[in-house]
Amino acid sequence: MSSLIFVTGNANKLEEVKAILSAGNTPIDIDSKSLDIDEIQGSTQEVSKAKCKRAAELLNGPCITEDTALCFEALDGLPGPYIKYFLEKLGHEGLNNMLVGFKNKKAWALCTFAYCAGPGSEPILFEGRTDGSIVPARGLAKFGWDPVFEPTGTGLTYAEMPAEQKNKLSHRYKALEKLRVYVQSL
Ligand SMILES: O=c1nc[nH]c2c1ncn2[C@H]1C[C@H](O)[C@@H](COP(=O)(O)OP(=O)(O)OP(=O)(O)O)O1
Ligand SMILES: [Mg+2]
Repeated sequence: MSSLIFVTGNANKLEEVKAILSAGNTPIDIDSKSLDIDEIQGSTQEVSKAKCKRAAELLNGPCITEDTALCFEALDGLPGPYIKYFLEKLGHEGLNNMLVGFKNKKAWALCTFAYCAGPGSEPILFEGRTDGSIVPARGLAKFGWDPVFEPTGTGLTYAEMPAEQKNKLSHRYKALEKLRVYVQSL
């Protein structure tokens, strides 16, 4: 199989996924479908599986979905899969303010791709994690929380990096590498 339908409502995700996959030596073709699927509460794995199952039902065929969590160490991994709502309500400054009472600003970005073979099939998950810390916003505010996440050892926020740099060390890149291996074996 060389072509996959990626169900997402997020154009920035889609752009990165296409860039990462086309930079690899075994390109995988991505068709996209913009559907906004309800997301349940639960662990990142539960949220991902439920979303991909639903997407495969709606498409009546195989598909992939992706969920991104941003986990604060001081908060035992929260906001995690709920980062979208925290970002919408609090903004970059509010995310920093959540950690005002803590010395520990460490965080990790977690990407979970899910592949579902079709309605009724159990989705398979592929996770990628990048460690870093939460910092006051720096760089272009183009994509989500990119300006407040600084991957360890880079001195730059995701938002300050050229796309090629982010796409070589990101949570999304690491998860896609695993998905790529799996898809090639199909
Ligand atoms: O690399 C990233 N750099 C910065 N921000 C990011 C990144 N990746 C996701 N994000 C944001 C988008 C959303 O505010 C939340 C994840 O929520 P999440 O449900 O996975 O994404 P979404 O609802 O926008 O798209 P989808 O239709 O694929 O579920 O973190
Ligand atoms: Mg979503």
